[in-house]
Amino acid sequence: MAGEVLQLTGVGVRRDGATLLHDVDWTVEEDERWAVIGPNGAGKTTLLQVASTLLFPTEGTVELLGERLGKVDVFELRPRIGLASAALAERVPAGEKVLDLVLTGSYAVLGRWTEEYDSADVGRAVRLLEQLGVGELAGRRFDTLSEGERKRVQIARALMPDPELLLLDEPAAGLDLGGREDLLQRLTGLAASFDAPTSVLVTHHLEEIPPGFTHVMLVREGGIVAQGPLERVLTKESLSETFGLPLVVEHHADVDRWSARAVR
Ligand SMILES: Nc1ncnc2c1ncn2[C@@H]1O[C@H](COP(=O)(O)OP(=O)(O)OP(=O)(O)O)[C@@H](O)[C@H]1O
Repeated sequence: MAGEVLQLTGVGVRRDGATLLHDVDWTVEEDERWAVIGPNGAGKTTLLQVASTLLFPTEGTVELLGERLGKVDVFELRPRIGLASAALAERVPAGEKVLDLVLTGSYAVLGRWTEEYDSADVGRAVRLLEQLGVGELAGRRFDTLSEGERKRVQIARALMPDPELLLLDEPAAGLDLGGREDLLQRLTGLAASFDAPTSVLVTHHLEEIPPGFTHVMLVREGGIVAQGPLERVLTKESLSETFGLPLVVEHHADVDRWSARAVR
C-alpha cells in the first residue's frame, strides 16, 4: 500500500540572515524515486539535510516515516534513513576501514565504538559492497580510496540498514564517464528491485537521472520552480527557468535517459 514517506509543509531554513530554503511543500510517496535538480547554491543539500533529520527547519513542519520532526527522537529515525553525501564522507574518522564504515551504517553512526555486529551483518555489508562493485575494498582504509570508490562505499553504507528512505547527494559527482555510467546502471538495478527503498537523488545533471526514476523537483534560490512526474515537469521551459539560461531538454525514451544543453 502506498503511503507518504516524507512530507514537508511550508518549510523554510534561514542561517545567519540568509534564506537557504523557503515555502517548500513536498510530498514523497512510497515507491517514488525523485531527482532533485538545481544550480549551485540552490538549496539541494539543505533540503536533503532536512529530509535526513540533520537540520531542523526554521519554519514549517516535516513528517518523516510517519513521525513529526520535533516530536520524535531523531536517533530512532535515522537508522530508517540511508544517506550518502560528501558532508558525511568528510566526517569519516581517519583510518576507518571500509567494512566498518558500512557496518556502522546499521546504526547511522560514524566510527566503530561499542556496537556488536554478527556474521550476518558482516555478510550483508560484504554483499552490498559487491553489489556496488567494490567488494575487494572491504579491508581497505576509506581515506585511501579514489573518489569513485568512496561514492560506491557510501551507497553501500546507506543501504546497510535496509532503509525505508534512501537519500543520495550527488552520487555521481567526481566520477569519470565510465564510473558514472557503471554507477547509474547499479542505481537503475537498485531502483528496479522489488524491495527498493523510496529514493531521492540530488544532481546537477539530467544525464545522471537513473532510468526508473519517477519524479523531479527543480530548485532555484531556495524555492521550488516545479515538481512532479518527470515527463511532465522536465521541460525546456522549467529547466531554463531553473538554471537561468535557455536550454533544450531531451528524453531518450528507448533507454529512459535525459540530457540537456544550452540553446545555441
Ligand atoms: N550558515 C550559512 N549562512 C549563510 N548561507 C549559507 C549557510 N549555509 C549555507 N548557506 C548558503 O545556502 C545556499 C544553499 O546551499 P546548499 O548547499 O543547500 O546548495 P546546493 O544546491 O546543494 O549547492 P551545490 O549544488 O553547490 O552543492 C548556498 O548559497 C550556501 O552558500
